[in-house]
Amino acid sequence: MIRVESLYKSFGEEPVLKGITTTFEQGKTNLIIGQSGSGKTVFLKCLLGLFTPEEGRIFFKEQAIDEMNIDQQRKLREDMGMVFQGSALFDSMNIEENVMFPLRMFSEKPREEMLERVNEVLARVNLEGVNSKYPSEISGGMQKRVAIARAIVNNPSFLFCDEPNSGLDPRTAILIDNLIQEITKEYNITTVINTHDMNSVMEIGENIVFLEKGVLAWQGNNREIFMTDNKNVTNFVYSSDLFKKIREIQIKEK
Ligand SMILES: Nc1ncnc2c1ncn2[C@@H]1O[C@H](COP(=O)(O)OP(=O)(O)OP(=O)(O)O)[C@@H](O)[C@H]1O
Repeated sequence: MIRVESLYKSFGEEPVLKGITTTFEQGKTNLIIGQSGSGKTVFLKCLLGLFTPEEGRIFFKEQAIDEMNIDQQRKLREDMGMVFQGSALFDSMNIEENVMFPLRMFSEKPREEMLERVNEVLARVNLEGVNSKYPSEISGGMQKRVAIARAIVNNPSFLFCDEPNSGLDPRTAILIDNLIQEITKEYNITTVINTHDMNSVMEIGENIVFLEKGVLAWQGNNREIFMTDNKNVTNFVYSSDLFKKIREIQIKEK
């Protein structure tokens, strides 16, 4: 579980996060959604420790980051997996080396042991036998699977995904969403996903945090999001062409 208390972050005079308080639950796919510029990436970067908030606190398993010593912070880093937008694989490394990278960063295990773990996670994302291929030799969907394998190789308690669906066709996007959700349940991970894909909201929105100009304007799940009276949320939901058409049909039928 991750608990966030009154988080404030600004750049110069510009306040970006204006007092966010929320909880991301363990074993669930927690989504951060909102219009472009609402502060989703800044929020995710605060959770990852890439930005330091001016005010507020973030608790990982009930321990505040600002109370952790260097050793505890290092352990927390090891306990975090990250799927970057566009996969961010290392082009000059083959798939095996890419997935092994976080293991080498945090452990001094013998290579055979690391390889065993690499093969285990590659099998989990249905990518056996691609070890010696390079990122440019596999499809975008496969690259995402490799990115997921790399993110879970250290068996993390926390998984962060920045727009994991970007650049994928709708069918592959749903497969990736489902894979992330399955892994979240299987390993009981606290997963936080930054997205503006309404299909993801529908498919895996177990706990959705809606940001509006740096404020947490609404929180709920993928059933509740269609019932809310919050106008900003409704505008966001029906901003996608598909949902706009469904909405028009619903209104006509009333
Ligand atoms: N490093 C930075 N320095 C200054 N301003 C920043 C920085 N990072 C983000 N901002 C500002 O913070 C605001 C929120 O940006 P953020 O990237 O979090 O939005 P977002 O909701 O993730 O948008 P998108 O969906 O387009 O990625 C924007 O006004 C942006 O210009």
